[in-house]
Amino acid sequence: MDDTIFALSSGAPPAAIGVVRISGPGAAEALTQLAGDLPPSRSPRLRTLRDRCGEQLDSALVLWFPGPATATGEDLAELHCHGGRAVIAGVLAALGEIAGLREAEPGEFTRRAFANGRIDLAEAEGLADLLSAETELQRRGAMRSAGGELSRRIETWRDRVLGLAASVEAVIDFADEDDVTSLPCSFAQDADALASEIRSIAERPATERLRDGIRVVLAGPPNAGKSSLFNALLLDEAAIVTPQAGTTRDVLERPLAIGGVPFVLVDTAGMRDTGAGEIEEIGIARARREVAAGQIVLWLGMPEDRPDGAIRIHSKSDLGAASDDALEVSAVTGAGLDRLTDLLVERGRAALPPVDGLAFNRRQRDWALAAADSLDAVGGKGDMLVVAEDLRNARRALDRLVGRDSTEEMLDALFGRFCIGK
Ligand SMILES: Nc1nc2c(ncn2[C@@H]2O[C@H](COP(=O)(O)OP(=O)(O)OP(=O)(O)O)[C@@H](O)[C@H]2O)c(=O)[nH]1
Ligand SMILES: [K+]
Ligand SMILES: [Mg+2]
Repeated sequence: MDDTIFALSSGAPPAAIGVVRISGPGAAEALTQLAGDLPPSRSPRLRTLRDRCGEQLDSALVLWFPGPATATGEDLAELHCHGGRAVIAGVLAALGEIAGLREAEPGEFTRRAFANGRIDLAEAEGLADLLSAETELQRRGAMRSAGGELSRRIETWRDRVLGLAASVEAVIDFADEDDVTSLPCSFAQDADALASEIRSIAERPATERLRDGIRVVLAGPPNAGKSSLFNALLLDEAAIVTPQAGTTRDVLERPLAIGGVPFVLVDTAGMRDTGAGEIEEIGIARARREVAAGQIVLWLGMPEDRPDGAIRIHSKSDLGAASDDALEVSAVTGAGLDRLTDLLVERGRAALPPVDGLAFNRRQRDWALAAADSLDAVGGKGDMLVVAEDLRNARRALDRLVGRDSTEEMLDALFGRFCIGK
């Protein structure tokens, strides 16, 4: 990791300002070459940037942060340039000509921050979610991980495991002496309480649900008005609507945020048992898969055919009322759409991690449950060596949760989600 990396860290030009970051052992030298001198640390200075031939590139605000107390844990420089395409291209080209410097890969700044212990894995995962957050709830959820709240809680769990382990070690160490030391009375209770606390968070919906959105699948027989309702909810003519049964064949999906809740609306082929051609048959098979996978299913068909858990919608309510308690909706007049979206928000929130609490992603959840399982195993055991081993396993699982020993592939997958410059 000896090379020095650089990238445009702000959005694509043209923009008012373009922030170029340089991180690594060559950052000071690179900044000195471009700006003429090294400014005092952590203090912005206005400098003329020049390339190797003395050609003026830009007049920029430059910042110098000596490591290791920086965002990446390395020497770090920032150039706040004018955000024009040619300016940014010129500055990046000048940096590329300096020996030992190369363009950063996606997420490489953050990866270095992780490698240097500036952030842990849970924080890096939160940051990835934060950068892709499109709704208010996604932002708030990701902030909890990115801001270290989740990591701090895990650290307190780790401390509690170490406390339990210390009592066990004490019993083992003095086992040979007459003056027998025993476990504190509250030992089993403390281990149980910790296991339940970890489990209570692990049982919440995973953060991927928040990140990827709640799938709302529109299903029912041909011509029920699925595509019309899909379009009405999206306020967009995204799907083809015709009076012909079997118009929709492929699965069509669009993201939609309502009241800060991220949904993915899914339109499907109408289901029928007879009369469908080969293409439509394939579409129907796909529709069934979507119904099985969706978190919310809106069923625009007969009550007796309603899939388990689906919300029954009586569509085309402008043509006549339903005979049961189905939700009456008309894509043509817009009647009932407000009630439908209210219901979606209510169901959606219930399927998401709590707004004001911690939650795990699936990877974190697996390790949290492993830690809780090891803690459960502690109670009721007589052999202190076995108990000590259970506690070591619990501690290891918590360490994996925050990435204390994570694999290269896992890190590649995570940091590959970031953009270049982050
Ligand atoms: N009056 C009235 N007609 C509607 C309404 N919604 C849809 N329609 C009509 O019903 C017909 C079928 O609508 P679609 O939205 O294509 O129905 P679909 O369920 O997607 O049909 P397939 O994709 O073929 O399965 C079209 O002629 C629509 O104009 C409604 O709320 N009121
Ligand atoms: K149709
Ligand atoms: Mg359709």
